[in-house]
Amino acid sequence: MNVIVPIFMGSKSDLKHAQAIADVLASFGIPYEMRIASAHKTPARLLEILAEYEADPRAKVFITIAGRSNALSGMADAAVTAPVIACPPRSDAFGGADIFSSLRMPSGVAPAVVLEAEAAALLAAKILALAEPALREKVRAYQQAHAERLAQADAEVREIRATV
Ligand SMILES: Nc1cncn1[C@@H]1O[C@H](COP(=O)(O)O)[C@@H](O)[C@H]1O
Repeated sequence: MNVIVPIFMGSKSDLKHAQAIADVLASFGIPYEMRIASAHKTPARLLEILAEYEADPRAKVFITIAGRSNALSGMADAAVTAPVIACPPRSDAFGGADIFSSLRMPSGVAPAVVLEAEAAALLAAKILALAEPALREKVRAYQQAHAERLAQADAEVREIRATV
C-alpha cells in the first residue's frame, strides 16, 4: 500500500496512546510513522515536519495526539490539505476539561475528533479505503467481525430467560 499515516504527538508522554492507534493501523496493514513536535514548544519544527508530509503524496490522512491544550491538531489541519484526525489522550484532570481544546476551531480549520484510539485508526482506514479496494475489504471484514460478536452476545443473553 503506497500510503503513510503520520501520527503526530505533542510529547513522548503520549507514546502509549499513539502506539494503541498504531497497532490498529498495523492490523489493517496500513504503514505509519510516529513523530513528536509540540505546537506550543516547537511550533517552527512542527510546521517544518508537516511541510515535509504535505509534499509527500503518500500522506493522505494524518492523526494528531496532544493532551492538555490541543493546539497541535488545528495547526496541523491548517498546514496540510489531507484530512486530520485528532485523537487526544484521555484525561480526567479538571473534570476532563482538556477535551474542549479539541472541539472548537477557528474558521477554515476542521480536524475531525475521535476519542477512542481504535476508532481513530478505523476512520483513517476508511478514508484510505476510498482509494484502496483491498483495504475496503479489510474494513468490511472488521465490521463483520463486530456484527458477529453482537449476534453471538445476543444469542447468549437470550438464554438468560425468566422461568416463571
Ligand atoms: N499540548 C501540548 C503542547 N505541547 C505538549 N502538549 C501536550 O501536553 C501533554 C504533556 O506534555 P509534556 O510532556 O511536554 O509536559 C502531552 O499530552 C502533550 O501532547
